[in-house]
Amino acid sequence: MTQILLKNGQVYQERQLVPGDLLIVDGKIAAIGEHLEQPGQTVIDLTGKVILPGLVDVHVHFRDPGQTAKETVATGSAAAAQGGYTTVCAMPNVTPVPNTPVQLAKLVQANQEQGQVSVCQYAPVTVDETTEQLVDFAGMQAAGAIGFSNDGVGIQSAKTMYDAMVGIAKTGLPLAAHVEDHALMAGGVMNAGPRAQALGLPGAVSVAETSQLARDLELARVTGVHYHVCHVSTARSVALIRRAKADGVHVTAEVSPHHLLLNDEMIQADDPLFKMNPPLRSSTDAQALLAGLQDGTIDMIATDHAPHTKADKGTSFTDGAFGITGLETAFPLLYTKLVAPGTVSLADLLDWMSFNPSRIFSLLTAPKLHVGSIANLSLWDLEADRQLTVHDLKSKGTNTPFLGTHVVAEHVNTICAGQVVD
Ligand SMILES: NC(=O)N[C@@H](CC(=O)O)C(=O)O
Ligand SMILES: [Zn+2]
Ligand SMILES: [Zn+2]
Repeated sequence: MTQILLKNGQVYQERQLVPGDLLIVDGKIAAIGEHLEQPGQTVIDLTGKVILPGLVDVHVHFRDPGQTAKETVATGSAAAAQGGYTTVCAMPNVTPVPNTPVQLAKLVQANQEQGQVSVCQYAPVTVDETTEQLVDFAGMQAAGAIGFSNDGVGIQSAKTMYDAMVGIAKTGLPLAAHVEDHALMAGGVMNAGPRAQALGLPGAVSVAETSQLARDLELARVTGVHYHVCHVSTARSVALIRRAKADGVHVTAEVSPHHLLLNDEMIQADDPLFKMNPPLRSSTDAQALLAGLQDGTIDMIATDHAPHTKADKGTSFTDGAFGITGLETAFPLLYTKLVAPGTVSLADLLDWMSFNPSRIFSLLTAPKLHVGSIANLSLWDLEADRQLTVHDLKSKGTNTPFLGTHVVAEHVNTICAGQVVD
């Protein structure tokens, strides 16, 4: 029997922090209360610290197999643990793409063996993500896929998307869509607008996202699939999703920390650390994304953790790869920028970063802190006064524009199924 007693913390209970102890026995929460004692246990003193549910991220890239110089399941899941995440969902844009149930089952097994936290796996929608040939949806589900996505590429043909939705609807799993019309993107590397013009960089128009989103929402309405929108970036996308939800479409959506906290006016120079898909939009867009979370149009926050080597990230917007990392920095940043100033409550942030993704993706992570549930916990100091540095990063990727940012949240430990994983 393994026992861990978390003493003198503040435990997240019924949307509040309540002073107390939490006892873990054999991977499960055995008791929550004041002055708990248990002979022979490991004690972690959490005076001045908080015990929160483990965070859940439905959108990460672990590059394993195929690009393990950027990340592996081991390093990516270590980054997740450092960020307080106990469950993450890995996108299938690895090399080779897991096109068959047999390949997917291997990935699922590797995730289980090498993951420090629970690493769930998406299957692709089409073979290699780039073709129009649908994968075996039922087979992928049986092999352990938690959803389907061609993230990184998107699905350009309406017919392919329609057929995919009809097939995926039968599984009940979500179809997570990277909505970007390639032709309308026209090689853009940052948001089209005054800032792109000032920097002399090719702009990517918002309508590349919204036109494909509008198409998909109508296809989702007709097919009844669970359609999940990845990394929503524009105010107009929020409006389209809001209307579709009111129409009864089974649509859910995520937003990334960077689209909430940054905007294109903050891009001071031709710096590829600000380069990602979709691009950082205007401050008006960022405000609409937060409003979308607050009124329930956007359901959750997902990092889109996208590690790259220094060589691949390049030195400019023109030669650098798209994507930034996010697992280690998401909670400290969002707590600092949104909760500490009183803009949103801790309870709302935890809904967006833990409870909603877990429930909506049926991840069975039981993140509610109840006696009898799996001990998936993140332990934090919420009164720190520090800057994010490279020492906070466990990922192989250091491609984040947030290093040097002041934060008040500092990671203490992450407990995954009752095990202290870092
Ligand atoms: N977000 C990115 O800019 N890049 C992602 C792909 C993706 O999320 O579309 C990647 O895999 O690097
Ligand atoms: Zn994407
Ligand atoms: Zn992605």
